[in-house]
Amino acid sequence: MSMFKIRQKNPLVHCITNYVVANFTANGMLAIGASPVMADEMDEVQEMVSIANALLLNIGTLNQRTLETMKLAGKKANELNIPVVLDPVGVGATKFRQNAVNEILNSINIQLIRCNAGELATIAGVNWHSKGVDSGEGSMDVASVAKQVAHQYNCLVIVTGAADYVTDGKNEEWVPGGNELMTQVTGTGCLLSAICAATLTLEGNKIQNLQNVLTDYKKVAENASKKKLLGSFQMEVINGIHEASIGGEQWT
Ligand SMILES: Nc1ncnc2c1ncn2[C@@H]1O[C@H](COP(=O)(O)OP(=O)(O)OP(=O)(O)O)[C@@H](O)[C@H]1O
Ligand SMILES: Cc1ncsc1CCO
Repeated sequence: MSMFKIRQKNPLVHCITNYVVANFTANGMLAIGASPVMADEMDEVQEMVSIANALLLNIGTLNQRTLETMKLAGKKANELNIPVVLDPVGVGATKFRQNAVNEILNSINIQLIRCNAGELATIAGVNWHSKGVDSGEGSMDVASVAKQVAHQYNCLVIVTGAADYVTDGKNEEWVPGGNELMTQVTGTGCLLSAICAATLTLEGNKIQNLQNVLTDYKKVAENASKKKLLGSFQMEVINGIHEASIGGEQWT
C-alpha cells in the first residue's frame, strides 16, 4: 500500500550510493513512481539535496571523497529537515567503513538505519563474523539490539533477513515471508533502502508506512521467485514493485 502512496507523491530522492547498484536503484525507484537522482560531487551535493525530499547515504563503495560529500549532503539535509537514510553496507568488513559509519552517525541526524543483521551487530558492537557485504554469521537478539541502536542514535532501525524487523526503539513490527533468492542477486537491500527513503516522505505513522513497504517487498519477492530463474529475478522484482505501486490501496 505504501508503494502506491509513493507513486501518488512522486518524491525526489537524492541517492549517494554505490556503483554496483546505482542503475538498479534508479530503475527500481522509477518503477514505483519516485524520482531518483544520483549525485556525489562535492560542489553540488548541497544544492542537490536542497531540492530533494529525502537523502540516501549508502556506503557500499565508499571512499574518502564520497565520505566527505555524504557529510556535506547530510548536514544540509538536517538543516532543511529532509529525512536521511543510512545503509551501512558491509560496515563490519573494514576499519575504514566502521570509522566512516561512526563519523556519519555522530555528525548527522539519521532518521533511519536500514541494514542486515551483520551490519547491525557491528554498529552495536556485538561480536559477529562479517563476510564482505553479506550478512555473515553470529547470534544476537535482533530486536533488543536494534532497539538499543534506535535509542542510541534516536532513529528508526530496519533489520532485513528471513523476517524483517522495524523499530523506533519502543514500537516494533516483524514482517516475515519473502524468498531467499533476494540474497542471490545484488542490490535488493540497497534498493529497499532507497524505497524506505521515499517512504519517509509520506504522511502518517512512519513505522506503519515502513511496515507496509516491507510487506509489499516480501510479497514482490514471493511472486518474483515463482519462475525460479535467477537471471531474470532482478527484472521480476522491478516488475513486481511497479505492479504494487499501481495496484491501489488494496494491493497485497
Ligand atoms: N533468508 C531470507 N529469506 C527471505 N528473504 C530474505 C532473506 N534474507 C534477506 N531477505 C530479503 O532480501 C531483501 C534484502 O535484504 P538483505 O538482508 O539481503 O539486504 P542486504 O544484505 O543489505 O542486501 P544488498 O547488500 O544485496 O543490497 C529484503 O527484502 C529481505 O527481506
Ligand atoms: C557487491 C557489492 N560490493 C560493494 S557494494 C555491493 C553491492 C551490494 O551491497
